This record gives sequence, C-alpha cells and structure tokens, in this order.
Amino acid sequence: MELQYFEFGPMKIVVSIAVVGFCGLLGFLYNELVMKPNTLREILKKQGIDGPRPSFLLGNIRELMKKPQNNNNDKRPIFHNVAAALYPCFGQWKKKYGELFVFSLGNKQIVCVNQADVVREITKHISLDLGKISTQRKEFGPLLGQGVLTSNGKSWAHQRKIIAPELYMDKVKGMMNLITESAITLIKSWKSKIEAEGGIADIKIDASISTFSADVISRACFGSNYSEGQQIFFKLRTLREIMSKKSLLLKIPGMRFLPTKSNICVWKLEKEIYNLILKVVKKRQEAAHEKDLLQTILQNAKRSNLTQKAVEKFIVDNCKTIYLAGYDTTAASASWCLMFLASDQQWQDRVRADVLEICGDRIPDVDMLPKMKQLTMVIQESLRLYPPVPLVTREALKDMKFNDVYIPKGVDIWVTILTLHTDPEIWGSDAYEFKPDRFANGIAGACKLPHLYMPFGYGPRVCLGQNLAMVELKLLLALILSNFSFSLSPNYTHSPVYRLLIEPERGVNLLVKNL
Ligand code: HEM
Repeated sequence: MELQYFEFGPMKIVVSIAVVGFCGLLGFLYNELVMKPNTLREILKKQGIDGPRPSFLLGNIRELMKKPQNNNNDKRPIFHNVAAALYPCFGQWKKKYGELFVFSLGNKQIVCVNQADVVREITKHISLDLGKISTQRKEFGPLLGQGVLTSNGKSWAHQRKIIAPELYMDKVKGMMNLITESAITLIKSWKSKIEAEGGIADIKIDASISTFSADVISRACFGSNYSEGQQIFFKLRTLREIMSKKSLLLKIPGMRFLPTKSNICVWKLEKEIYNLILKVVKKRQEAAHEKDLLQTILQNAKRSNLTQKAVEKFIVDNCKTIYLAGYDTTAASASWCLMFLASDQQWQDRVRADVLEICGDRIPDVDMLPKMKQLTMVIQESLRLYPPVPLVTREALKDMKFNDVYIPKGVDIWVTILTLHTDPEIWGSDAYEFKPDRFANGIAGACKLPHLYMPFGYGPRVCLGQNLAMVELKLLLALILSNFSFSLSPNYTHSPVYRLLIEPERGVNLLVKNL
C-alpha cells in the first residue's frame, strides 16, 4: 500500500481552521438551542411543570407577540384587564398548564410562577444564588449595563450598599424642597396653558409629568437639572423603546452595530449616552458640590482598585440605572393616577377634600404627606391595576428549591405582578375595577394574600427608590388636586402598552381648569 502525504499549505490551514470553527459553532448552537433547553424542560416536566411547545430558535415569541385585534382609534370603554390586553397568551397558558408553567424565549427556559406558596418562598429567599437576569445576557447590556439593577452576587451587594442609604427616607425628606420646586414649575406651566386657552385647557400631560420626574432625579441625585440631563433621558427612552421590541434580535452578535428601522444604531446610542453621563460627571469633578448620590458613587469608584476604564463603567452603569429606574416609572405611575382621578369625579373630590383639609392653602410638607390617606389609597390602587413594572424576574444561579419545586440552574423565574394584582381569587370579583377603598385598612386589609401585592418588587432586590417615588407622587398629585379640577378629554384614547414598562402609548389628555 502506498502512503499518501497530506501537504499543509497556507490555504489548507485556513480551510481546516474554518471547518473546525464551523463544526464547533454548530456544536455550540446545537447544545445551546436544543440539548440544554430540552434537558431543563425534561427536569421541569417531571415535576408536572409543563408549557407551550417552543418553536426552534425563537421559543414562544410568536405567541407573545399576538395581541387581541383592536383598533386604537376606537373609542372603547376603559377596561382595566391590562394583562389580557397586552399578553392574552399568559391567561391561556395559565388556564391550560396551571399556576406554574414553563415557556421558552430563545434558548432560555422561563418558569412563570402564580402559585401563592411558591411566590412566598421566592420573595423570602435572601441568598445571592437567586439573581437578576444574568449580566452575561448581552441583549440588555446597552440599556442596563452592570449597575445595581442587573448585577449579581458580591458585585450587586457592594453597589446596593453604596446606593441604598442615599435613598433612605431621611435623605428623601431632605429632597423635599427640590421636589416641590419641580412640581411648582409644572403647576405654573398648566396655569399658563389654561389662561392662554381661555379658562379650560386640553392638556396632554405626559411631557410635563416626564419633565417633572426627570428634573427631580437630575437635581436630587445628580446635582444637575433637567435641561442638562435632557439628552440623556431622551436617548435612554429611545433605547428602551428599541430594546422592548428587539431584545431577542440583539442577542445575535453584531446586531448592535446595524441601524434599526428608524435608522438608529444601538451601539452608537449606547456610546452617546456613555459620553453624556461622563460629561455630567466631569463637570461635577471640576466643581465642589454638596453630598448627593452622584458624589457617593464617585467617591466609592475612586476608592476601588479598579482600572480607569472600569471606574468609568462603574460610574456610568450606576448613573444610567438611576436615571432609567427612577424616571419613567414614576412618570407612568403619575399619569395612570391622574387618568383614574379624571375618570372618577367622586374620588377626585374625595381626595381633594382630604388634601385641602390637611394642607389648607399651604404647600404640602414632609409631615403632611403621610396624613393623606385617601391619596395613598388611590396611588396603591393605581399601582395595583397598572404597575409600571408588570413582572419581576430572577435567575436561578444555582440549582434551587422553593417548597417542593426544584428549579435547575440557568432557568429564569418570572413573577407576573400584573396577573397576581388582578386575580379575582385574591382580590375578589371586582378585581378589575378601580376601588381604592379596598386599601382603607392598608395592604393587609385589601386582599387575602398581601404578599402578592408587589408594585415595587420583593425581597432583597426590592425597589431602592420607593420612598422617593411615593413622596414625588404624593406631592405632585396633592399640588395638582389643590390647584385644578380636571376630567378626561374627548381626545383621550385608552392605550396601555408594554415597553419594558406599562405606559399610556397615546398619552393622557385631560381637560383642566383652575379651582
Ligand atoms: C413608582 C415608581 C417606581 C416603581 C413602580 C418601581 C418599581 C421597581 C421594581 C418592580 C423593581 C424590581 C424589584 C425586584 O426585582 O424585586 C425596582 C428596582 C429598582 N428600582 Fe424602582 N420603581 C420606581 C421608582 C424608582 C425610583 C424613583 C428609583 C431611584 C431613584 C428606583 C430605583 C430602583 C433601583 C436602583 C432598583 C434595583 C434594586 C436592586 O436590584 O437591588 N425606582 N423598581
């Protein structure tokens, strides 16, 4: 037999590397998209946790995208079953597969939990093994970075320890003057509109509410003002809107560098936000300033042994988190509260009477806000029906057990706040109605299982800004109620939409007049 020698020229080396690389890629994709998801599904299925069959690559994305047929121009009655309007598939899956079911998004297996005892165990869990969506998941990277909202383990604990004290109630009390000034600017702008329109103005309130909440975050946390932070907020909102539509596509390497339909490139937007935040930081470093959140973040970054680039990233990611987490959430909540008060004249009168009794003609201060019980009830009810963050996610970073349910490492857990907040079994047959009275005896008196009311999330990762958010909401609403009376404008179209937050897609139009 003759031996044949195989000569390796440069071309053959390149081809061999390409073939080996291609086979490796196929193997990797097969493992990620078929083997791993199937193994996890089998483990869950053995415990009776079943769910809709995933389609290859995209999982159940097609079902999630299906919306009930509706024409947004229709003037339909306002109906508060937001979950059914946004994601009918969740209701169908729950009906078919029970309180715990699994579905897929790409290679991710997600267990949706509606079972009260399992939710309780999850909310009580404090170990670092139950993390947030993993930082390795690049699709959310441009928006959230690796700040306190998305990091896990010791890195999260370190960041939370730095940021949390800056948003404790005693610090928020110190922000009252700033918040009041921002709210008064809004009141003045509405008064000018009313005057210009001859005594009654049709106001699309969203822009002014957003400016208020952006101004508060900029001034209270970053010592700048809205006009300086305006570009950052605008670009972050654009990025959030893109991410809410394209998060799965952005998993594909290279997608961040391609322009989207509206000709915006995610990578460029991310870079611009990065540079804008660094500009605010640089300005701060040049000028001495009183201690606020930005100052605390800067001091801690300086003290660390990180490289210059890592220090910058630490600062930018955490500033981005606070700008993002604290801005649109509060604005959306205020808009929904005003929508409810405008559509229910009795409640508007009742809350106003309460506010006026407490404040008279004075501007509300820190001691007055806790006394506004009727207003608190309206905010709580609005956050129940329209929680701006409709689901809270976790990832099992290790194999975990909640009651008898075994969740293998790598599976995501979704607690869908929106469905828990409107479950007739928990809230009664009037679960979809606006009835703030249910909170007359606090959350414990409002429903059978109070731990399932969680507009600010739960456990060790509960919202850091809830004190600030409640003070902002109360102060703004109290000032609006004591200056104006208002009703829904004929131009209002009820249009809740999910863009990582539940917000009114077409805004909220009110007819406003001076009291
Ligand atoms: C009405 C307004 C707000 C709502 C409904 C809201 C809701 C939430 C929810 C549901 C979470 C997730 C909690 C979890 O995973 O269990 C969260 C986290 C967070 N929120 Fe808020 N939030 C609001 C306002 C704010 C404000 C004003 C700030 C800051 C100024 C803020 C900062 C944060 C931060 C930093 C986290 C991450 C906490 C962590 O992972 O350790 N939020 N928020």
